[in-house]
Amino acid sequence: MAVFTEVSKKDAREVLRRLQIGELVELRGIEGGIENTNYFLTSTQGEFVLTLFERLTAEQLPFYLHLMKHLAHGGIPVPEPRGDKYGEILHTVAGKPAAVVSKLRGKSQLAPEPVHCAAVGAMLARMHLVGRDYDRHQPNLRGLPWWNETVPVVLPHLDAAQAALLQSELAYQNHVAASSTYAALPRGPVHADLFRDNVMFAEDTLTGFFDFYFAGVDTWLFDLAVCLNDWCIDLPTGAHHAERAAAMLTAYQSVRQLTAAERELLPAMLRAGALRFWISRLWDFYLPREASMLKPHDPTHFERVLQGRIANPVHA
Ligand SMILES: Nc1ncnc2c1ncn2[C@@H]1O[C@H](COP(=O)(O)OP(=O)(O)OP(=O)(O)O)[C@@H](O)[C@H]1O
Ligand SMILES: N[C@@H](CCO)C(=O)O
Repeated sequence: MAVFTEVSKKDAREVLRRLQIGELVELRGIEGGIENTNYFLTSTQGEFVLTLFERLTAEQLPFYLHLMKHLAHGGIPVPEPRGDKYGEILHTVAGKPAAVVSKLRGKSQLAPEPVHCAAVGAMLARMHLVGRDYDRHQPNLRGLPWWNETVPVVLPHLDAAQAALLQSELAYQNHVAASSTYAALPRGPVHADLFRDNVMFAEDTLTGFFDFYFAGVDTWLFDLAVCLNDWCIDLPTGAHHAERAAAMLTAYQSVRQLTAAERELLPAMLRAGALRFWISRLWDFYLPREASMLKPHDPTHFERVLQGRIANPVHA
């Protein structure tokens, strides 16, 4: 389970006291998740999620936490970080940087239908628009520079065909990123990891986006591509699901029309989205952190998605 750092009841009581959000009722480690330590923290005043950040630093975290606050205030359903009496939303628990956020109701929809894809598409577009006047800046830390750094690290673990695909796709993405069409893409704060397990639904109503800790300033199209690559893909085969994708794209565009540059680069960004998660999954798989990560995600899934995106480009 994703408890890399143990939090004691004493630690929990202390953080509740600092935030003045009631007395401890229950502290329960959350299974699932591979990045951070997460606990459900129930107090006499409500239910919260306590996250201890295992890789992100205290310098990087304000961008994510203030973004969540900004989006929540703009009407996007996201967990809202709780502040202490000085308004500070980044805390220290068990020696790690930590945050306490509101718990979203609902559960993940792991077998999405077009109706769920449409809800995600529309909310994603609303989130992009609300993010326009967010005034902090941090790049997507899992963007092109990280791909260029990480590919040489994972290459020795791959067979010749995989290595050739990875290198040629990386070269293609460097080429795309240098183009004037790419420079014309609208950008702003994006979630960048909005998979099925990072959205809550109650019945068929979307109740929240969460896990913003891969967010950063990047193209809106990349964010949409990451969503299409998870919500609108058949997981066993990695094949594109046209009906779900049409629902997501139509709903996104009912809030914000794609520009000409975005329509042109959608096939390239679908490839970029697949490449990004193929690389991170290879990295997690072959270079795991000590003993902690019990269940790395399958890298070959995104190798298949990438092959599909190259062989069968999808247009908006
Ligand atoms: N604000 C929240 N409200 C309700 N449940 C939450 C919230 N934050 C996290 N969870 C629960 O905790 C689980 C793990 O959280 P999360 O996905 O953020 O972990 P992670 O290790 O940071 O992520 P990942 O492996 O997806 O990068 C989620 O699947 C969800 O069930
Ligand atoms: N969504 C990522 C995990 C990191 O959040 C993946 O499926 O590889």
